[in-house]
Amino acid sequence: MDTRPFRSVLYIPGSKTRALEKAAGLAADAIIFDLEDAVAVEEKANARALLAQVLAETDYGPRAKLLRINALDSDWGRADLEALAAVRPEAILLPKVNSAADVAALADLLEKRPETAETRIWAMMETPLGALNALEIARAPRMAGFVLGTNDLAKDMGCRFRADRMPLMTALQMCLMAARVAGIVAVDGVYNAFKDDEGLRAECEQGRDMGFDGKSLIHPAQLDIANAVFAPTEAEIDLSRRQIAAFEAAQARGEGVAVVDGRIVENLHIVTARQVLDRAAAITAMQGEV
Ligand SMILES: CC(C)(COP(=O)(O)OP(=O)(O)OC[C@H]1O[C@@H](n2cnc3c(N)ncnc32)[C@H](O)[C@@H]1OP(=O)(O)O)[C@@H](O)C(=O)NCCC(=O)NCCSC(=O)C[C@H](O)C(=O)O
Ligand SMILES: [Mg+2]
Repeated sequence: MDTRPFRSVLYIPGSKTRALEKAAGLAADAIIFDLEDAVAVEEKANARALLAQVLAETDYGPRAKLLRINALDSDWGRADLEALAAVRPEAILLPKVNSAADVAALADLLEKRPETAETRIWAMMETPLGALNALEIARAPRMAGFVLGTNDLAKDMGCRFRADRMPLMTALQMCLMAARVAGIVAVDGVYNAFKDDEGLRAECEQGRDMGFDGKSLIHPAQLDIANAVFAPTEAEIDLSRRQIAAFEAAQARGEGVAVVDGRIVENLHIVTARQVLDRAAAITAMQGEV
């Protein structure tokens, strides 16, 4: 699994020059350069050309860079790939993935060009069929991550938006479990009301508690909240260190269980504690580079 942080994954419409420029200085862990739903049909060709130029010329630092193309069976998907292969994209984000065959079709196209030999695939998980096929998709060739598309998912399911996201919960959890089985990144869907900080924080906390690595975002004003919520807190880091120290001391005494703050600590808790410290270190490393 990618060890970089994915707390904040910001969509930028490929047609917006100012937003593309601005993103190089924003505190996003990852950027989605979008040619799909954020770009109007009449702007598709211009956005493709603009993005090819911007990606060739701009240094986005250590941020992960995901390029969301249009679906391969749309009027634009293949041309997107054709025009952007030259920038050697680190990852293509494929929308509306329904099955492993969709991923395999893209992998075959990437295979054919030396420029995309290293390009990984991320899948938008945003259809009911995609959610039902989440495991085969997660295990498909070149797969590196899922981004949940909760707007499309709600549309296709005919469900309502609710603050607790109960109607989407089964699909979210199926995708998350598949990502964990396959060892790939899982990023939660967007929060549309980009001026509602309280609602965003609540949804980030829900996604974090469920196990998502981060949140996809639509506006720079959402970055700080996602970065804060998906980072381990000082208290979690301190507890992880104390758990590891106490467990090592217990092992040195020939015991397999330690007690910290009145709770047992076993081998499995140490796995989690090390993950917390690794995540904190990855965030610090990222912050040092931007
Ligand atoms: C939502 C917006 C349309 C708001 O745009 P605007 O009114 O221009 O915002 P501001 O005036 O507040 O912008 C302030 C400055 O920030 C820059 N900006 C705005 N958005 C971004 C961005 N996403 N990335 C980088 N920079 C951004 C502006 O240029 C201003 O800069 P400055 O001039 O220096 O002040 C707009 O935010 C927007 O278009 N957001 C993205 C929408 C989008 O990507 N939608 C598609 C993805 S959601 C989706 O499809 C998920 C999934 O598929 C699903 O199904 O759920
Ligand atoms: Mg969508």
